[in-house]
Formats: sequence, structure tokens, C-alpha cells
Amino acid sequence: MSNAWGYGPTNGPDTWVERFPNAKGPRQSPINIVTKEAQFDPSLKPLKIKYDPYNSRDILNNGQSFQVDFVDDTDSSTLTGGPICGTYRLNQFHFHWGASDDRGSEHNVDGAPFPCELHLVHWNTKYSSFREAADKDDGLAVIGVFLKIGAPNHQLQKVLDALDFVKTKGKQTTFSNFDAKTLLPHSLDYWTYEGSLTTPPLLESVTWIVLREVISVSSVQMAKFRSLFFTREGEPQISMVDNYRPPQLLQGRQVRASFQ
Ligand SMILES: NS(=O)(=O)c1ccc(C(=O)N[C@@H](c2ccccc2)c2cnnn2CC(=O)NCCCS)cc1
Ligand SMILES: [Zn+2]
Repeated sequence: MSNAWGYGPTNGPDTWVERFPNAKGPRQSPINIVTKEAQFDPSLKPLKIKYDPYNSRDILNNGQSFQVDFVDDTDSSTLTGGPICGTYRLNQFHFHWGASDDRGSEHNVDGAPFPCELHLVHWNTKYSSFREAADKDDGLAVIGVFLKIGAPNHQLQKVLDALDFVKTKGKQTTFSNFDAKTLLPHSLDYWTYEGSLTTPPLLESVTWIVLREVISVSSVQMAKFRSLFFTREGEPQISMVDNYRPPQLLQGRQVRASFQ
């Protein structure tokens, strides 16, 4: 039975609560980040990111986005420091984007969306696997990076060139030797808050780390994202666009800033 949830008119974010009651939970993501209300926390440590290109394995169209999966059976690609305790391993990265450049990100900043948002997904090694960590309060940490229309991004282009081989749901191809660190901006200043997965099962297990500095993407490159399909080969084609959940209620949560 195919994943019933999606981003269409009959299975989109407003319908998810029917099968995934977490949708109404107290720590849902994404959110709108009101920069003036984000309090600087001097106790927050700098992010320490160590990614080994050797761990990148394949690229997959999972019918909601495309993701680059990493081998995560050792501590060779890890996130430490920042707001988290202990060591989190990189499991995958993926993106969310719009049908046009005026929307597409999941988090908003001062009420404004970006055309695209990158998520680098990590799990806490105090648990034995991503799946075991996925439903624990401190199980996951996701780094969010906004993409803004500008100069072509040559590191991103390596990922986009592989999309020709994963056009439809379920397609995957080898994607080795990719250094995910090359997708990060120079500054690792961030906002952080306690939230959730932004897709079903919407588990409230994510420490969100949203970078303040954006990376660039050209309009031509955005068109490449939009050349993918939600649907399987041979099915009536539905373009993979607008695969983002809108901002959710803060419900009293505090957003902290690592910078003044
Ligand atoms: N957008 S986000 O960064 O918040 C995010 C990060 C990771 C996951 C995820 O790994 N989800 C899978 C999962 C498997 C086992 C336990 C729990 C969750 C799952 C469940 N059904 N399908 N998937 C695949 C899936 O959703 N992959 C992530 C694609 C992002 S659109 C989802 C969202
Ligand atoms: Zn995501």
C-alpha cells in the first residue's frame, strides 16, 4: 500500500492529522522564526561538523523528496557541539522546494519563505540506529539551510546532475564520494528549538538547528528540482513541487540564537 500521505489537494499537510495525531502535538515543525524574539544563549556551543565523503552511498526519489543516503555504521560523519549533547551521525540529506521561487522552504524567517530548504538529518548514537532514535525526545538533530536565488551553486550542481537518474518514485542510483560539507555556508551561526519531523509520522524527536546564512541556487537550478515527479514510472506524472509543510504553532517554545 503506497504511502497515502503527500502534498496534494486530497492528502496534503492539512489531512495528515487524520492518520498522524502528532500533527496536533506541542512541538511540531516547521515554524516561523521571529528573529527579534530569538534570544541569544551564550551557553550554546559552536557546531562541530565532520562529514566524510566516503560515507555517501546513494541518491533516492522517495516519492516525497529526493535524499542522499549515508553509511552511518561508524562515527565518521558526525555532528557534535551546538545545542546537542553527545554525538549524532549523518543519516541523509534532502530538500523541500516550491513550484515557483516565491515559496518552498519549510521554516520561514520573519514571515518570509525561501525557494528551497536543505535538511541534513542526524541521529543520536546513544541509540543503536536511526529507527530506534527516531521516536526519542533527544533522538534526532536536523540542520536546516535556506537556499536563496542567486549565482549557480557548483557543489549543489553535483547533486542536481544525478536527478536525471531518479526522476520517479522508487528510483535510486549510486552517489559516492560526495562531501556534504560543501553544501554549508561559511558561517555556522544558528537558531535552535525543539521540534519534530516535518513529514509523517511527525515524531517530536528533533532538535532543529537552522543556519542564519543562506547558500545560493540559480533559477535554472531550481527548475532542475522541479523536473522530478512524485509518481512512479508509468503512472500519470505529478511534478514534485511544493513538498513543504507550512509553519506550525510555536506553543510557548523558545527559539534560541547562537549569535548576538
Ligand atoms: N523533513 S525532516 O528533516 O523533518 C525529516 C527527516 C527524516 C524523515 C524520515 O526519515 N522519515 C522516515 C522515517 C523512517 C523511520 C522512522 C521515522 C521516520 C519515513 C517514514 N515514512 N517515510 N519516510 C521516509 C521519509 O519521509 N524520508 C525523508 C524525506 C523528507 S521529505 C522525515 C522527515
Ligand atoms: Zn525535510
